[in-house]
Amino acid sequence: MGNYFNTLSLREQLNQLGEAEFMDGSEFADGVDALKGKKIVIVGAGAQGLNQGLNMRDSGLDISYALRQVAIDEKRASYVNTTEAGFTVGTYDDLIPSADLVINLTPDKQHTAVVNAVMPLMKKGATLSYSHGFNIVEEGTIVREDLTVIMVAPKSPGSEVRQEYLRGFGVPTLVAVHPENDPEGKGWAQAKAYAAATGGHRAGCLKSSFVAEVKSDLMGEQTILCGLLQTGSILCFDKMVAEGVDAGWAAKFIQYGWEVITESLKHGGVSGMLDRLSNPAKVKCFEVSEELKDIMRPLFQKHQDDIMSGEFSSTMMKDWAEDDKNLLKWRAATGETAFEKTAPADIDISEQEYYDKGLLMVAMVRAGVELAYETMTEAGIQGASAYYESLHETPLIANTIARKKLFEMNRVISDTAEYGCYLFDHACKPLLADFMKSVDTNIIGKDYNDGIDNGVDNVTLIQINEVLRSHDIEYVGGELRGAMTAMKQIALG
Ligand SMILES: NC(=O)C1=CN([C@@H]2O[C@H](COP(=O)(O)OP(=O)(O)OC[C@H]3O[C@@H](n4cnc5c(N)ncnc54)[C@H](OP(=O)(O)O)[C@@H]3O)[C@@H](O)[C@H]2O)C=CC1
Ligand SMILES: CC[C@](O)(C(C)=O)C(=O)O
Ligand SMILES: [Mg+2]
Ligand SMILES: [Mg+2]
Repeated sequence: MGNYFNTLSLREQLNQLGEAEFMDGSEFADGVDALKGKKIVIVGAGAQGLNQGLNMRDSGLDISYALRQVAIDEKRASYVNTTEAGFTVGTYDDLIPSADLVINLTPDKQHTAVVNAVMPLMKKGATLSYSHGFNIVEEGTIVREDLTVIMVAPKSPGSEVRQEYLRGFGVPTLVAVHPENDPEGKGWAQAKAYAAATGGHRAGCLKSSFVAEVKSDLMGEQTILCGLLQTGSILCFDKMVAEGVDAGWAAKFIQYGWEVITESLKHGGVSGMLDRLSNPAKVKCFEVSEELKDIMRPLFQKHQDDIMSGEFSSTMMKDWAEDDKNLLKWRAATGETAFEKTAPADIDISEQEYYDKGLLMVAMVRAGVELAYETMTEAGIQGASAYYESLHETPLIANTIARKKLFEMNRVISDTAEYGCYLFDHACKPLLADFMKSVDTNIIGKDYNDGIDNGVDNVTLIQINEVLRSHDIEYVGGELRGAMTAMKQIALG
């Protein structure tokens, strides 16, 4: 075993990185048929395991859960949640031998052990599935030749996989078949049926590869999706409090602010989000976000480079070998930040106030989304994939912060994402230190429009609108959102 990506020729690396073909709705005409009546066993009932299983059962599939004996004996959350939801639950020995499809939804760190335990029990010709390709791409696991290996990777936290399905929509999903493991040629049919069962086809699915999924997923989660939302939350909160804004008000503003401002991002792209600002505020936000992009670009590039080379995965795997020493230390430190420890005030903040008093947050979102998109596509990831992994998923992560701040985000995302989030945060906060010193509360905490003339220079505004609207992410996003006919507004606050 070794890094699979690094064993490929450059040509093959680029081929696999560039795989992301948008799947037309007609590709899902057969719905879940390819898996109807098949025995599907999910290993692990955490963020993805439980929520995917609930969707798939509601879509008419036969789902049961294989848990560790110890989880059953100790009646752990996985056992309680699955049995209370009425699923059949058993041990590997009880359930794996008769499974047609085994879905591995345990943490990435456990994949080698889980696959080694499950594989000998799987019947000839069965299928093994993942929702993230780390084990195959970064660890180079080789799966038994008779087994089909597929991936259905929701570009969303598990909690939102369920919430969006219940709203009649879904989350964008990358599907793939491992080229080394498709002995019967049934991989794509099964992967499509599985994606349809989770509701993913209603939001948009890409025919992709394990390699493209891993190299984009790691990048999105470390930078815009989790890393920058963590850094932004801490810095904006500390700034407001240092400048005399009430701490309870500031805690509420940050906790719910990301969710409110990114709802317009999800529906109307970066331009749609900035259109929610007054004209002078938009001009200011543009300038601030350009400055942020210049400061943070090298950090985004470093993360992508380390992901591509395998440096990131080997660093994280060293931490796995040391019982997650750093992950646990960094998780505890996050819990001690003033933002996490301050209770949100029981006051009303109107939807428009979040834009008018949160100009810096809007600027951070624009800078982070565009930088993540630019860095991914420069590295060979297709635009559609980069869009799902940055712009569309940011609001879904923001939903988790609105529930219970950074604690909830870091609880729901994978351990892999959490580790990368802290790495980015620790590098980004010092990088933004001087910038934050230059910031005034008129761009975070106070209404930017208070006491200013509402006039702007015509030419400047036209040029800014042109720059925003002509970014590649806006073209790609416009097309992808065109296919999201079932997308719903969420209830805010
Ligand atoms: N979190 C997310 O939203 C997303 C995750 N993914 C991917 O989905 C996969 C699952 O991640 P996630 O849902 O976060 O995982 P979780 O951490 O939520 O998974 C917890 C579950 O895994 C079980 N588990 C842990 N260790 C083992 C083990 N050694 N053997 C068997 N079962 C074990 C736990 O069992 P027990 O109850 O016994 O403790 C529990 O049921 C990962 O590949 C991840 O990258 C992809 C997209 C988003
Ligand atoms: C953003 C983090 C994620 O990749 C996800 C929810 O999509 C994860 O690994 O949890
Ligand atoms: Mg992801
Ligand atoms: Mg991930």
